[in-house]
Amino acid sequence: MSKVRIYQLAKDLGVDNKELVDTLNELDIEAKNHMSTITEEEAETVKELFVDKEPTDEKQEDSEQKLTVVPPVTVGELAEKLEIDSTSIITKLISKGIMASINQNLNEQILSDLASEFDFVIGDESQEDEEDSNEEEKIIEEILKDEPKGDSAERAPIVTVMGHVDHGKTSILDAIRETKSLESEAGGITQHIGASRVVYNDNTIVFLDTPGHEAFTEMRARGAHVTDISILVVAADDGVMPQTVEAINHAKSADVPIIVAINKMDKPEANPDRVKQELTEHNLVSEEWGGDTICVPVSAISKDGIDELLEMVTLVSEMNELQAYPENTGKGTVIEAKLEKGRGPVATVLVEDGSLNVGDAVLCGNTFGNVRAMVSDIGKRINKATPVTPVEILGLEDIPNAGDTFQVVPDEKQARQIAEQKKEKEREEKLRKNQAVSLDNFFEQMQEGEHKELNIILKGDVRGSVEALKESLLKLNDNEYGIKVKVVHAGVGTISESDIMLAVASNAIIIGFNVRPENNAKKAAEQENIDMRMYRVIYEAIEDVKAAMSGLLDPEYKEVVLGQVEVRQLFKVSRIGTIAGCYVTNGHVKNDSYIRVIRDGKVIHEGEIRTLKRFKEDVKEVQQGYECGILLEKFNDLKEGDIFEAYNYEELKPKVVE
Ligand SMILES: Nc1nc2c(ncn2[C@@H]2O[C@H](COP(=O)(O)OP(=O)(O)OP(=O)(O)O)[C@@H](O)[C@H]2O)c(=O)[nH]1
Repeated sequence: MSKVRIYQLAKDLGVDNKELVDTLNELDIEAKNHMSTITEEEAETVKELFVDKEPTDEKQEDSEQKLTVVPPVTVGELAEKLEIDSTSIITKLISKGIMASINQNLNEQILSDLASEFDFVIGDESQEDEEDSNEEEKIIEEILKDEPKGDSAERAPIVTVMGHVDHGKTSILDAIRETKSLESEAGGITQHIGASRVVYNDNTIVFLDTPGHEAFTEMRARGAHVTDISILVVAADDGVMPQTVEAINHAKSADVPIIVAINKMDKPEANPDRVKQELTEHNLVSEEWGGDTICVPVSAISKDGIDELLEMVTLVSEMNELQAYPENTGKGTVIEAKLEKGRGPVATVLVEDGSLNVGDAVLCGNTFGNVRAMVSDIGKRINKATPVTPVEILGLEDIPNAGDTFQVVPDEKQARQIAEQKKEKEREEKLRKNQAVSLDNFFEQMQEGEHKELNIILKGDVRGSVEALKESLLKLNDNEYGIKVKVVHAGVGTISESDIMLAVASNAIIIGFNVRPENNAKKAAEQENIDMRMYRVIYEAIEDVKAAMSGLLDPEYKEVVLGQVEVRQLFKVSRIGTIAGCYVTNGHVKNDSYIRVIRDGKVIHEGEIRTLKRFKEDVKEVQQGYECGILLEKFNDLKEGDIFEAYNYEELKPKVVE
């Protein structure tokens, strides 16, 4: 006889999982939790019981006198509006089975549930407001209109150095700066302001000072396309390593040309041919081997090859015909920003087009100001910065973010107005539109014409499985929906923050196979709304992606991690098994949680808890900071230091039973 999952039945009946499990237990039908199954016959019995219990909900709302809340709104904003503490909203939501943070956007269904609890009505923006804001938008558009003025001129390329740790990124940057920096010519001393200029054969090249694809992608994630060329450093004695591959994929996903610097050529064990061979596996075929990837052997120590490297940078830059309009009003990107004692907010910006002058009013990300002073990368006070000049600017009201754009506007008053409106608009847009793609919303967004391509970042425990999964995913390209599946990056190892940034920058989802995200990656994914899915079976991952493409993915349930538990001691008890003496390091664990056993970042088992004890007592739940004993269902192969990740399934759009 076929079986029925309890959560499915609960959904069909419109009751919550716990209520159904309790009822089943009252009826003596064994049901451990909502993931358990029962027979169809048992399901029928329960159905009959619930048919008469349907809640009738006919509340008449008196909308007069009540506070009106206009969506989109977050938990925090709602609390502020209602003048109550946000924890009371969060607690209410938890009681309804919704885990929400203070920054969580409340969808209309949840909002309408809360409306009856907290006595407010949901309003609509009035027509009038809309017309007003349309008018304002037109004015902003007019001000920000980007019409080139005067003649165009060639501009310097902006270069980022990337590569695996210790392959010599910083050494190469230093070698370049030492020999070619502007300071000798201009009599200044190089300041580390985030970017620096060097001159090679009368050509200026701008280098971003922070090497690495992480910084590059973080800026991209904020919408900045601030790199024209990337130098990929690969140590000749070490070859292509995991972060080399990451860097390649980060650069490719941004469409930035790559020049390979094969470094440490002075070392006796240097083997440039091996490097070239390994690069071919990532579709970078060197020119000598018939491809179009420029590879330059260099040594940051002896400085051999540095000139050739710069020569190649200027060649690639010429080929790309980088242009700017010096007579335009200035615009560009913020490279870094900080608050300095006595100087106020200081931002290093890269003037990419037009000119920036002392006294200009600027709009900079969500802040604004009047440029009070400018200092160049060689520590000189300057009054005018043309493309492409890195300058520190003083005079902003607040600290912008790296990756924000800046733009000169007619006056400070307008700058303030626009900054405020931009802030509001961005906030609304972020809330209104779930910007990040997810398997749940992919089909919907695709139908709205937003996506024809599903970008995926793939991380796995071993190379073999990553390759297998990648291949299977790419096979989905022959589908009847006309959707392209693109694996933006595939790599071995845990999911890191830089994977999340790449997902933001390339609008990708992340699939983890037998790996878990690092803690900071988990936080970043939550903040950025990135869909991360973990699998232990390739087939399931493929099925989910397929289902998402056809719009058949069941979006009703999602996994919710409850907490982490560290195994500190093991007690082998004959005929029972291995009891793990544990400590809850984070969150909490419940006796009906599912447990994922993680060892060295890899998932080695997934299953249920048989017993959860505090001292000798069976308990339902143990909170962070407490010890407990856990016996897993049918799994005893534990080691001290293993991490248990406790999780459950939660309804995404839970039905609220009053
Ligand atoms: N022999 C030799 N050693 C080099 C060369 N370039 C760098 N190194 C050495 O390699 C080590 C790492 O160099 P870094 O420049 O710090 O490497 P990196 O890629 O910037 O490293 P992270 O910033 O940690 O990612 C240092 O000990 C350098 O002295 C080179 O051309 N030849």
